Amino acid sequence: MGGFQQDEMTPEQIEHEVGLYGPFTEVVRELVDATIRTEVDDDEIRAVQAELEDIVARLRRSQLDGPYGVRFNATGHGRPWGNSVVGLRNAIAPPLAIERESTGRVRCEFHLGAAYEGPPSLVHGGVSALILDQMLGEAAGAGGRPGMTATLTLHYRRATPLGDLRAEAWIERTEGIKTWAHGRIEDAEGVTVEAEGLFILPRWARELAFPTGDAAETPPSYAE
Ligand SMILES: CCCCCCCCCCCCCC(=O)SCCNC(=O)CCNC(=O)[C@H](O)C(C)(C)COP(=O)(O)OP(=O)(O)OC[C@H]1O[C@@H](n2cnc3c(N)ncnc32)[C@H](O)[C@@H]1OP(=O)(O)O
Repeated sequence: MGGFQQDEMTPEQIEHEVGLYGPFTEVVRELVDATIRTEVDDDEIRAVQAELEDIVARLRRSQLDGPYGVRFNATGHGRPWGNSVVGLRNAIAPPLAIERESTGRVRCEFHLGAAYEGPPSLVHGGVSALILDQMLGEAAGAGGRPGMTATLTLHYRRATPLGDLRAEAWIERTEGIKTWAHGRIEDAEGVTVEAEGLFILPRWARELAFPTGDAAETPPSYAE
């Protein structure tokens, strides 16, 4: 599978890019929110559109051939900067800044504004699924058992309001290449959505990581 790339970025270069692209992407997020909520007149919309078309043309002068992928430097520092949930360079990502523990427990606090609306003033159910898919996958990875989502089941307990939210996820159990993770989203009043998912290390990755097949024979045991 393509998309995982190693490069020679130094910590200083990474810090520079974080300082450059972080604020840049944040302005684009602001643009999305402002686009949804603006009430300026028709002429102003047309004028801003023309300026934005110029800006897009300037950025298109030099572009990657495809998506950003996930890049690693020599020390293993990963940069999933195009990721739709955590990507530093993805204005669609809220983004989530996830704290990870080696036990596989992960948590984050985040804010979802107008761009994530489904029912009026409420988070779109697909957005909750997007966030929990990432959180559960991050839990599996943080616990040393990364994998692709094989199944994801959501329980929408209560409507999730737009605004300040938190999420957490953890590894429930593992069996060789399979990791079951659970997680939830909460608002100030408590749980709104719960999720359980199965994450499987795909064949192409197992052949790279465990050429002798040890993953299936000696699973680690993480439990809540
Ligand atoms: C390194 C990986 C990426 C790291 C990402 C960083 C994390 C960041 C967070 C990202 C978070 C976002 C994450 C995303 O958004 S990931 C994007 C959404 N997910 C996908 O696109 C996954 C697409 N499917 C696949 O890649 C493969 O089919 C998977 C990986 C699922 C299986 O793989 P593979 O084809 O190689 O497996 P196998 O055929 O050798 O079977 C092996 C075993 O697995 C069992 N089985 C198979 N499929 C299923 C199923 N659907 N339900 C239940 N069980 C299933 C099968 O019965 C067998 O069991 P057993 O008979 O041995 O008992």
